[in-house]
Amino acid sequence: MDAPDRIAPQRPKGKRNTKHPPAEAHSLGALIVGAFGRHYLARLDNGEAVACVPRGKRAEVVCGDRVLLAPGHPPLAIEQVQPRRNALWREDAWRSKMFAANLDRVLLVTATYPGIQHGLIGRALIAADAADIPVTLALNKCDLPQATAARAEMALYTALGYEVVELSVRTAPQAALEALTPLLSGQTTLLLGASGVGKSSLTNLLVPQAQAPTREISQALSAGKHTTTATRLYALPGLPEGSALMDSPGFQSFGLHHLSVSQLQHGFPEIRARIGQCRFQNCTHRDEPGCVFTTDPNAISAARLALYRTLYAELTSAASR
Ligand SMILES: Nc1nc2c(ncn2[C@@H]2O[C@H](COP(=O)(O)OP(=O)(O)OP(=O)(O)O)[C@@H](O)[C@H]2O)c(=O)[nH]1
Ligand SMILES: [Zn+2]
Repeated sequence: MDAPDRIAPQRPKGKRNTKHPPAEAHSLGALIVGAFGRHYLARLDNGEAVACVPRGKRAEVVCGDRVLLAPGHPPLAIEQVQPRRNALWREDAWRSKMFAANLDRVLLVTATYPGIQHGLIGRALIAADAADIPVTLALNKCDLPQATAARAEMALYTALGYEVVELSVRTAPQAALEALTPLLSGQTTLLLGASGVGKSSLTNLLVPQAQAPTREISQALSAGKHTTTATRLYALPGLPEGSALMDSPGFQSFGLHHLSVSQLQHGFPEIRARIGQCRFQNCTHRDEPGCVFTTDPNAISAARLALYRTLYAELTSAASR
C-alpha cells in the first residue's frame, strides 16, 4: 500500500502539531461516488456531496471506496482509503487499472441484438470470480425476433450455474424493474455491458436523475475530458437504503493480467468441476496428452475452451514480461 493511503500516525500527547492534526481527530468519513480521472466526488456520512483529491500522487482511489477526508476547503484531501472488500480492474491500452471497489454484484447486460459477446461475458465471469463477486447476466431486447436464438445461446450460462434474467427495457420497462428489484435491493451493483445493449436505457430507468447531475459534477470538477472514463455510484431511488448502482461508461474489457493461472481455471465452472481428471495433475489443459478437455467433448464447449486457452496465453505472456 502506498504511504499516502496510510493513516497519519498518532502524535504523542502534549506535542500536538496544530498544523497537521492526526487524521482520526477531525477527519470525515465518506464514500467515493464519482471518479473523474484524479478528481473525485464523495458523499459524506451526513449526505453532503464534496469534491476531493488524493493526498499523494500515487494513492489509488476508486469509486466505491470508503475514505477519510481532511476537513477544509474543497477539494478536500483524501487522507486514507479504508480496506476494500473486493475490487475490479479494467483494461486500457497498456495496463490494467483498478476502477471499482466494494461491490455486492455485477449485472452484466447482453442483448439479443446485435448479438451476444461471449468473450466479454467469459472475461467478466473470471474477473468477478477472482474478486468473489456474484454475477447476474441480463439478456435485453427479448421483444425482438432474435430472442429465440439468443435464449438458446444463453442456456450455456444457465447450465454453468449463472442466473440469467430476461429484459425488454425499452418495450416493457415495468417488468424489467420488477425483475431487477430483488437483485438490486440493499446491494451495490456494478452495471456493465457492451455498447448498444441498452445499458443507458437501463440506467435511465433505474436512476432517472442520473444524467443531469453528472454533467454538472464533471463541469464543477473541470474534468470534462475525463468524463468518458468516469465511474459513478448512484443511490437507487425507491429501493431500501444502501441500494446503489455503479456505472462505468466506456468500459471495454476487464483487466485480467494480475490473475494467476489457478484463478483463471477457477473462473471456469466446467474446469473447476473436473479438477484431478486429467492424466497429469498439473495439466494446463492446452495440449497435454490425456487432458479431459481434449478427450471428452462434453467437458467444455469448444468456444469456452478456446477462450480459456487465449486467456492462459495472455496471462502467462504478461507474467513473463
Ligand atoms: N428492441 C429493443 N430495443 C432496445 C431495448 N432497450 C434498448 N433498446 C435500444 O437499443 C439501442 C441502444 O440502447 P442504449 O440504451 O443507448 O444502449 P447502450 O448500451 O447504453 O449503448 P451505448 O450508449 O452505445 O453505450 C437504442 O436504440 C435503444 O432504444 C429493448 O428492450 N428492446
Ligand atoms: Zn487437462
